[in-house]
Parts: sequence; structure tokens; C-alpha cells
Amino acid sequence: MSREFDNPARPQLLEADGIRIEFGGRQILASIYMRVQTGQIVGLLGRNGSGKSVLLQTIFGARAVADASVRVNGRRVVPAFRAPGLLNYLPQEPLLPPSLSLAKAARMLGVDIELATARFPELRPQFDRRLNELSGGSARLVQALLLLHANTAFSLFDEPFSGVMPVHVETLAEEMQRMKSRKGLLITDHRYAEVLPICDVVYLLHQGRLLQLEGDVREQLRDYGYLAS
Ligand SMILES: Nc1ncnc2c1ncn2[C@@H]1O[C@H](COP(=O)(O)OP(=O)(O)OP(=O)(O)O)[C@@H](O)[C@H]1O
Repeated sequence: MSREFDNPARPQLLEADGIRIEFGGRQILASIYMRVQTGQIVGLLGRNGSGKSVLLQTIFGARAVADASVRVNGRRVVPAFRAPGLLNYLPQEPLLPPSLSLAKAARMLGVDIELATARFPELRPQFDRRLNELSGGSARLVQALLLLHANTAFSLFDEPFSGVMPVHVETLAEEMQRMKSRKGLLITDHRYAEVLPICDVVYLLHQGRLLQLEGDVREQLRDYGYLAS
């Protein structure tokens, strides 16, 4: 199958709408329209349980939702993960088999591990170690870096900074900014202070609706009860 999506020279637009989800009569997602362009970092914020993970799973195609429309350049791609070179997804839980070495995991994803970890010299002596031999934060960092550097048009990251120490969060955020010249990134993470400065677009998921925040984003986050007032 051809990999028509992962050409960085060709702009791509990922759109999702029509996603309605309820659990036990409680509506989680009601009215969603979301777009991510290559060259952009899009931040998705929301209170615990607001449905951010469910939304990412649905866009990726891991969760089947009737009427969900996920499109690239206007063409439906459901499930999106089947489209070669289109997108990858870091879930909240570990993605890669824990018994894989870093070097093997990188090879599996077609990533040059030297390049992907160039700004994290501490990881160099660990290339031959298995993921389950790394600390939790290092394993999270490695998985985020490998997906970030993998050759896809989009990456969806669910809490990529979770457990990662502050100095590496800063460098990872810089890497994300650098890599957006090659892809579009959709990031949800409660480390809002690190997320907001790198985002081109910020969405807030609030009571099932997706709101695009503009202007004084922090004030709106306070108004909607995401930040303390
Ligand atoms: N399989 C399921 N069955 C029932 N309820 C579910 C299921 N999956 C998710 N939920 C509910 O859907 C809601 C949204 O969950 P989700 O994990 O998407 O929240 P989130 O915004 O990612 O939260 P957090 O910030 O805590 O990670 C939660 O109330 C959760 O309990």
C-alpha cells in the first residue's frame, strides 16, 4: 500500500466530527468538531473525565463510534490507523511491548534512535536495555520521542509528559516544536504550563463540547473550572 500521507512537503488537514459518545446514559462527547493541520501543535485540555482520551481513541480508530467522521483533506479515513503513514498514537498506558529493547523498538517504528534521542544524552547508554528495565519516566519519554520521530503525518499524544522530570519535559516540548515542521501534533496533558506555550490552537473539552480558546486562554480556563480562580 502506498504511503500517501507522510510527505512533509504536502500539507494535510485532519478533521474529526460527528463523534457522540455516552456511557450509562451520561453523554461524554456531544458536539465535536476538531481540526489539526500539519505544521501545527494542537492542545486539548479538559477536566478529569471530560473525554479527552476517548476522543483521541476515536480519532485514531481504536474505538468504533457510529457516525464518527474522521477525514484527511476531506476524505474519510475510518479507522485512521489503517491508512499507512497517516498517524500514530501514544495512549495513557504504555504502548510498546515492555520486553523490547529501545534499539529494537526504534527499528520497528523505522526511527533513527540516535537522531530521536540526540537531545537526551542520558538515554544513549540505554539503547540495548528493555523498556521494562527503564524508569517509568524514561520509558514514557522514549515512547513519546519514538512516535514523534516516526514518519507519520500526525501524532496523537495522551499525556506524553506524565512522569517525565521537568528538565526533560522542557526539552521534549522543544522537540515537539521542532518536529511540527514535519507533522501535526495533537497533545492532551495536564501540564498546561508546558503545553500552552507550544500550542498553535487550544481546545477545551467541556461538558461534551469542544471549545476553541482564543485570547486570554488562562482566564477562560479559570472560568470553565479547569484552573483554580
Ligand atoms: N469503557 C467505558 N465504560 C464506561 N465509562 C467509560 C469507559 N471509558 C471511559 N469512560 C468514562 O468516560 C469519561 C471520559 O473518560 P476519559 O478517560 O476520556 O477522560 P479524560 O478526559 O481523558 O480524563 P483524565 O484527564 O482523567 O485522563 C469518564 O467519565 C470515564 O469514566
